[in-house]
Amino acid sequence: MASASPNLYSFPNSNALAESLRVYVLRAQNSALSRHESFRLAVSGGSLPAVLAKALLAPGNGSPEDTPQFSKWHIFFADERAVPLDHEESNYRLLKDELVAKIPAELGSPVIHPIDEKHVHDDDPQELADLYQEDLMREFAAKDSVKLPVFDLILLGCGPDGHTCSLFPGHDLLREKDAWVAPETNSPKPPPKRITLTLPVVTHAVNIAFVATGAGKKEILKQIFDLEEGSSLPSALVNQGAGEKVSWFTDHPAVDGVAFSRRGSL
Ligand SMILES: O=C(O)[C@H](O)[C@@H](O)[C@H](O)[C@H](O)COP(=O)(O)O
Repeated sequence: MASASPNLYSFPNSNALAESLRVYVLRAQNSALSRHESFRLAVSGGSLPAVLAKALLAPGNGSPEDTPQFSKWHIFFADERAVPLDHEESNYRLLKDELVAKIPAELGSPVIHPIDEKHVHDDDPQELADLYQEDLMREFAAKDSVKLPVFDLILLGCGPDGHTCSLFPGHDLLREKDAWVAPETNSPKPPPKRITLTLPVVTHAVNIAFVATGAGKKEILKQIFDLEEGSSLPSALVNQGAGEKVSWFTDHPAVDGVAFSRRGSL
């Protein structure tokens, strides 16, 4: 269990949130590129890709620190649905439509790591998960054998039941210790078959950020941040496992009634 608390930020509107998220992501990029040649991140589906696009496609101030170097980005999926890549429920398609297709040519193109489409119709998504894990191993463990990949940044959403990635409350998958990527066959959020990064991989990242906005999130955020009964929720387990490495980007309606101390700027 990590000792220090996560950072909870709350902003008055989506523009203010996107501005700070841009600063945060580009700090993570610049720090990663000072350590190695690429910026390796994982992103979720849901509302996140659109917020990320708003943050990253905004005109910056032109300085090197404020410029996304997309050609050095390797983008993985924190979770993905077992559907073809052009399916309307695909997180790959969502990210492509919301962000990747809109990146101006002069900023370069990221390397995207999709799931293996050949296995999306398998009855059991185990093979899909194993192949995705192999992709991660090629990227993170090519030279040395590493126990866990170290993403520079993982960007997550939080569902109204407290799920994150495709890690759902009460599912056995929350106890997974060895696999980097695991199958989920019974997701309460459709579609039921998915693959997901496991909790040890998420909490091992250098930085982890959640984006959660709107009044629909306030009950679950109260449970996650203030109440003992919320402590076993997947998003709360990320807070406990990664502590101060975790930053939450919320708007005021999402944290209305939440007692945990929050800040209005990075
Ligand atoms: O593919 C998925 O279903 C997502 O990765 C999922 O974990 C999402 O991030 C949350 O459900 C929050 O979604 P919203 O941001 O849309 O509330």
